[in-house]
Amino acid sequence: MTPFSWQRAVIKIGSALISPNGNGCSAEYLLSIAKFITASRQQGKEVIVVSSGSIAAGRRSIKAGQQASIAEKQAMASIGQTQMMANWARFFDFPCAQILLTLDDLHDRRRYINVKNTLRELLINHALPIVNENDTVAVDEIKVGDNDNLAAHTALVAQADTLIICTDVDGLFDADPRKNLSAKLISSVAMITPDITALAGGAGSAVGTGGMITKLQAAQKCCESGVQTLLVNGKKSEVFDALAQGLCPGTLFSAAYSGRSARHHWLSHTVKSKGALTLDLGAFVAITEKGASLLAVGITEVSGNFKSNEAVDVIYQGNIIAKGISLYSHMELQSIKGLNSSRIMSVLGFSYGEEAIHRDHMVLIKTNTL
Ligand SMILES: Nc1ncnc2c1ncn2[C@@H]1O[C@H](COP(=O)(O)OP(=O)(O)O)[C@@H](O)[C@H]1O
Ligand SMILES: N[C@@H](CCC(=O)OP(=O)(O)O)C(=O)O
Repeated sequence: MTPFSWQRAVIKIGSALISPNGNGCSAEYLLSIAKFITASRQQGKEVIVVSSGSIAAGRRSIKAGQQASIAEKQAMASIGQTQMMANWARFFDFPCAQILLTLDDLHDRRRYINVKNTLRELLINHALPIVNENDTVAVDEIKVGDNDNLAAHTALVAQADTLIICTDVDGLFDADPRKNLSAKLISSVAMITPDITALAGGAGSAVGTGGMITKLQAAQKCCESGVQTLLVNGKKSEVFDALAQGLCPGTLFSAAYSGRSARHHWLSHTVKSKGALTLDLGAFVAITEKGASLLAVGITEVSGNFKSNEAVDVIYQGNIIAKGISLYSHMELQSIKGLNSSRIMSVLGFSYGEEAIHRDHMVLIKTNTL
């Protein structure tokens, strides 16, 4: 088993552990997880839970066929969420705090900061934050879609050092262990390469979402941002004994070194671009070699439909080289692209500032293909 250490962890628990029969809530697997959480907190460590299972928990309370409609699932989630929270709360003598998120909450910088502040306040006050997607209101466009990726976003916003994903298999295998009985466990992964991604199959149970693919996506998001990720079998109580001793009994994805800021994480991994700005050579050199802000004069093309303060891709010769928050809307940039900053005021009748994207609100993505 690979040793590891941690101070603040997000622990993600999949539906198969909350609702092993795919229906209602069960305490069967939660006791050992709850004991681990309590013991870790007693040692001064901090824990945030991301719990799936609201849809499965509420399934039997809503009449639906085998293929439930979206509205039926949302109704299940609405009933199941309170049951799932109550199921957790009975294990603890400290408060459990419900946090329901959608992708919109993470994309909007102000809401993102609010989530971050709330989590911090809850941890300071020794409450246990329990996060889930807000399934009742989330439609596809505003959904994270699976709780593995939601847990990765949560780990980044909470500035955790570790993500522990508890699922119903021992870790990442070299093939789906449900389909291939001779599949072998991979105990450590230094980097998630395309060869590793190729090993991942879909969900293993009727209640699971995403399977191994979304777990690898989550691990990649985290590791790239300096958050180590563990994938373990939450059905086995001995797994939590090992974790308590600082040993990973499943797969440990090591964190790459990251000196990046929280804003950098948010820009690179969370916020979605609403458009794109194409640069001329001068702007490309200024951004990639001189650490400059992007000025309107270096923009040759504006595409998409974005408002002021929304994220855009920055493109040079067909490659995305950076991502940033545009001070101006797409309409405004259409009018001022190619112009010297001193002309912004006369063309628009107002000015938000000299830069189209300020350097502090921009992350470089890749320049090595050019
Ligand atoms: N290479 C692999 N290694 C391990 N499990 C895999 C692999 N490929 C696919 N799986 C499947 O992923 C499932 C876990 O994902 P999922 O059903 O979504 O669980 P959860 O509800 O915990 O998110 C396992 O039960 C397993 O069948
Ligand atoms: N938000 C959904 C769970 C979505 C999900 O990703 O489930 P899982 O693959 O079991 O972690 C629910 O509470 O039912």
